Amino acid sequence: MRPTEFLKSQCQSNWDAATAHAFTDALCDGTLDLDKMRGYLQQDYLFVEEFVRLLAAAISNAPSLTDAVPAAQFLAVITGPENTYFQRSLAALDAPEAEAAAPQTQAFLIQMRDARLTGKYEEMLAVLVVAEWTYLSWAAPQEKRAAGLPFYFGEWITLHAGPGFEGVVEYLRGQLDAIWPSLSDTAQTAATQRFFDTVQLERAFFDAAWAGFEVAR
Ligand SMILES: Cc1ncc(CO)c(N)n1
Repeated sequence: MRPTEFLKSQCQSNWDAATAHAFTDALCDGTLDLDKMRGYLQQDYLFVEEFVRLLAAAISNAPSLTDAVPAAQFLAVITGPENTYFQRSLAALDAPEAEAAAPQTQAFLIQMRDARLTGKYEEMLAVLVVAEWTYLSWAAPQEKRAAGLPFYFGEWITLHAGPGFEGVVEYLRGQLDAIWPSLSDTAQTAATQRFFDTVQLERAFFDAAWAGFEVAR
């Protein structure tokens, strides 16, 4: 079994909770309360800010140019179409950017910053794999519904589905799978903890979004 498949199987209940969530069900139905969407977008835009730093760190720690290029191309998607998605969606929903991170956002920001500051490629990858693979898992089965939804729902699905994004997840998993056998027990344990904690953080972020983040006005 691939190391990343094994890691997922060891935290299956949190994984399932994070990838079959009432929040994303409602988003894909088009029935999600718009204040819940405003709060989610405001908090997730703060997530993206730190995510960009983490992805940039992974690029700089990739073992070769070949290993770095897919991440660099993905960084261009995050800082291009995904960045404008947030700006256009917040404008359409008449919501400003948030200034303050909610506790669940803050916990995720700390996780990403800590993984980056370890300087360890495997710890960066563990966080990146979970962040992207969980999103592919909920969005891919819903891809066909996106076209019938307002863009602030539909584009959030299409940004996380389709061959391009599947390729991103396959690449990130492939990077972690490839280095896994060469890692010491200590390094594997640390990366495993990062993976499990990040799944927990994804679940908690959706739980908080579904309960409703406080909306900045
Ligand atoms: C909290 C969270 N996890 C993962 C993604 C996907 O990048 C996101 N946008 N937000």
